[in-house]
Amino acid sequence: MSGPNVKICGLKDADHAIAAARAGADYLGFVFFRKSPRFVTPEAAGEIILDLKQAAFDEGFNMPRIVGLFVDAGEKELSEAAPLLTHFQFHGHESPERCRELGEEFGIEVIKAIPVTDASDIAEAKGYEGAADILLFDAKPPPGARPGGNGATFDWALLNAYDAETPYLVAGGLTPDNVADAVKGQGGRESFLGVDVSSGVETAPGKKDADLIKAFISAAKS
Ligand SMILES: O=C(O)c1ccccc1N[C@@H]1O[C@H](COP(=O)(O)O)[C@@H](O)[C@H]1O
Repeated sequence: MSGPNVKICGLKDADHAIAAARAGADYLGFVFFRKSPRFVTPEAAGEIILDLKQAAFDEGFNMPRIVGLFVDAGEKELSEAAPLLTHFQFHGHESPERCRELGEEFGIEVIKAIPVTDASDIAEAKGYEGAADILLFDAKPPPGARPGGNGATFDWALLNAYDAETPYLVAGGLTPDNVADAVKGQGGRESFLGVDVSSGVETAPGKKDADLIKAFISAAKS
């Protein structure tokens, strides 16, 4: 399936992971942040991934890349999940140096979340050039809120000022209804890699919905 890449994040069971991959998701995310309603253990994620690989083999769909989401995680936490993953996604205070170090140490690509409220956040993202493989622009959460997965959007037009080369994903409050506009807003920019969603394909925090997942992927890629 062509069009921008789609990442479906916060999966907690095999049925939704398989539905997402079957519908053409390019990346699937597992949340290893304990305070999230989408938290899964590495053991649970491993079982889901085994089922997913079996379904991909049986049905002949592409196996998506597997992303593990962390917030200021230590080495132990990362090493428990790393064997399952193609990508780390960092939502904490990981510096460019830390992203580079961890990517090299584990041999895993790094996605760094950049919380956005204004143009200065887009400018700061340039500090991750060469340190993160992918940037993920997400709405900056209000003080005290979870560091992501809040269903909040930011002004996508701010990304017009992004002129670095690191490929980026747009995230934050995307839904099947607004994702086509978010894609259109990127104007075919070369560094635009795709879109990422979690709460916009749920019926309640942590409860994914297969129909919403399918509708999101179809709207993003059409
Ligand atoms: O999903 C979570 O609970 C979460 C927790 C901590 C950091 C990030 C989290 N989610 C990620 O945030 C973005 C945007 O999510 P949404 O679509 O607005 O719900 C996405 O990458 C989520 O995976």
